[in-house]
Amino acid sequence: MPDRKVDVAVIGGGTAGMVAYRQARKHTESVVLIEAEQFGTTCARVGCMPSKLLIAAAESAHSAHHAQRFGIHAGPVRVDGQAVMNRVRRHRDRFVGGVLDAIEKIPEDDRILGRARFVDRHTLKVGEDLTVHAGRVVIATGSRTKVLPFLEEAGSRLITSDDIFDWSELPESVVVFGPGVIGLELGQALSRLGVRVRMFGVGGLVGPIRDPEIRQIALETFNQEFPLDADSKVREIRETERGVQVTFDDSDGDEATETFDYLLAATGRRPNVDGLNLDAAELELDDDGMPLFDPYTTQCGNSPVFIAGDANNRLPLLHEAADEGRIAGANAGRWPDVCTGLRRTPLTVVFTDPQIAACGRTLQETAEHCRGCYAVGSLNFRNQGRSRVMGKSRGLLRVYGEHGSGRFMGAEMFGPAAEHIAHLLAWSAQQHMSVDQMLDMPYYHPVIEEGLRTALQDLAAQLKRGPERAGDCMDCGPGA
Ligand SMILES: Cc1cc2nc3c(=O)[nH]c(=O)nc-3n(C[C@H](O)[C@H](O)[C@H](O)COP(=O)(O)OP(=O)(O)OC[C@H]3O[C@@H](n4cnc5c(N)ncnc54)[C@H](O)[C@@H]3O)c2cc1C
Ligand SMILES: NC(=O)c1ccc[n+]([C@@H]2O[C@H](COP(=O)([O-])OP(=O)(O)OC[C@H]3O[C@@H](n4cnc5c(N)ncnc54)[C@H](O)[C@@H]3O)[C@@H](O)[C@H]2O)c1
Repeated sequence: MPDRKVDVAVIGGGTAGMVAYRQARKHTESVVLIEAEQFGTTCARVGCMPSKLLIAAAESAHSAHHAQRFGIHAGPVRVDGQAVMNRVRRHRDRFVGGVLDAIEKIPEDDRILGRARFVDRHTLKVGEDLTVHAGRVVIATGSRTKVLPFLEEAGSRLITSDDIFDWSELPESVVVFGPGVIGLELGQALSRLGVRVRMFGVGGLVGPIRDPEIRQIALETFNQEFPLDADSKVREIRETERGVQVTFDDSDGDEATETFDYLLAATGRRPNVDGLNLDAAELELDDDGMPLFDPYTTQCGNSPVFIAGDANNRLPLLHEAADEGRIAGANAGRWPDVCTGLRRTPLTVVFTDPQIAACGRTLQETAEHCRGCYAVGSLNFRNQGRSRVMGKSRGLLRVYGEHGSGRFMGAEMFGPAAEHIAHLLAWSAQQHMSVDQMLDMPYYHPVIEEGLRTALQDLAAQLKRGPERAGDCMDCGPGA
């Protein structure tokens, strides 16, 4: 196969890579997109979309089970596992099909299938035969599940989130290691679909929650549905003929043993940079072997190499992957003119029920940024009108503001409609709004946003805004 010489090579045909390719093409026609396995993106194949399809089924089952409290009797609820998984796969395939249509629109000559690795900063080996010489390189290789060695004891019963969406039937039981975003979303969904679920974590962590009060209420709430030990002591994992046997300390501190069909490893993801032979690219690496890069330009040092999406391990979320792909592709395309791109207010949503959301600064970041001069407003959804109406009055919202400036800093929430409330809050944070300005906005009745208003009112009442400013300008002196 002859060598290829291009202006820009993008490694990884996922979300960040596709966006980077398109952006680079605005500046030069000489761009290739290299994909190791299959196009279609993690998001559509095994990520955001199939997980939300499974969750949608679980929500239906949960609503049916709990319809009685509204006086609705739908008869015995039966979950047809095959039908559930058929629907997940059918719609997943549609989403993947949509991505593949977009890939088909990329000229065939610009698409390369094969695993890339650096030979030097400007040279890539793709598979065994092809060499690509590139003026600039965008690394957009995504991430994969990090399977901790002790979980390997589960043998053939060990699964990752990648495996679940190809199931044709639901299992009887799953033990989940890692109550992070993936563990909580998939674990709760499986539990609501009738699968016996037990979840183990470490260090008391629950999802991305950093606010201890919210973490506590989330932990209590999840434990009403399935056992979740966020600070677990697991003594042994063993594959047996019947499944995977786990020995652990139960809530009373007694040793207990339970057997499950599968062990879901959800203990985090690792960026796919280990197989890239980064040393050859002469990039400056941190202690974990990750390239140092500027998040505003995605450039690695002063090199012609850019890194975007999960591969850089900074904010492994879909919208961040797209933003970083946009910045990386544009910079690689118009090299050497490297520009900073738009970075948005941090926003995270976990699609559990109640949902978890966070935006802006965390409690700890607020305390640090404001040097302790901050206040916290809160709202417990227990008595929130619309939430009660809908039978969803569980959870807590905590909003953070800065004394003096009165500025809104950030928020965390575990509660109803968190995906929507978090957007309002993130938009306010990005606009640098004060808590008073946020309270000047309209609030309809009866809506869950009224709960947000109550939390903001609570915050406003506590914020010390400093001495009142003079109403006129006499203190400026005449003629100023
Ligand atoms: C179960 C699950 C649920 C999720 N849900 C959400 C959600 O609800 N919301 C959200 O915002 N995010 C969610 N995410 C995260 C989101 O999916 C990722 O942040 C996003 O897909 C990352 O995109 P990417 O382009 O960086 O990587 P990918 O889409 O993974 O693309 C990377 C590509 O690079 C290829 N590649 C790797 N190495 C090489 C190589 N050496 N040479 C060539 N190609 C290579 C891979 O094969 C892959 O196709 C979820 C993730 C998972 C796993
Ligand atoms: N809704 C969403 O936006 C969404 C959904 C899924 C995934 N994602 C993205 O994917 C990323 C990866 O998700 P994830 O859930 O794999 O990682 P994570 O970092 O969110 O969670 C990993 C969890 O495993 C726990 N853990 C670590 N070691 C453990 C051990 N020995 N035993 C038990 N638990 C252990 C951690 O304490 C943590 O709770 C997320 O950070 C997120 O960016 C986003």
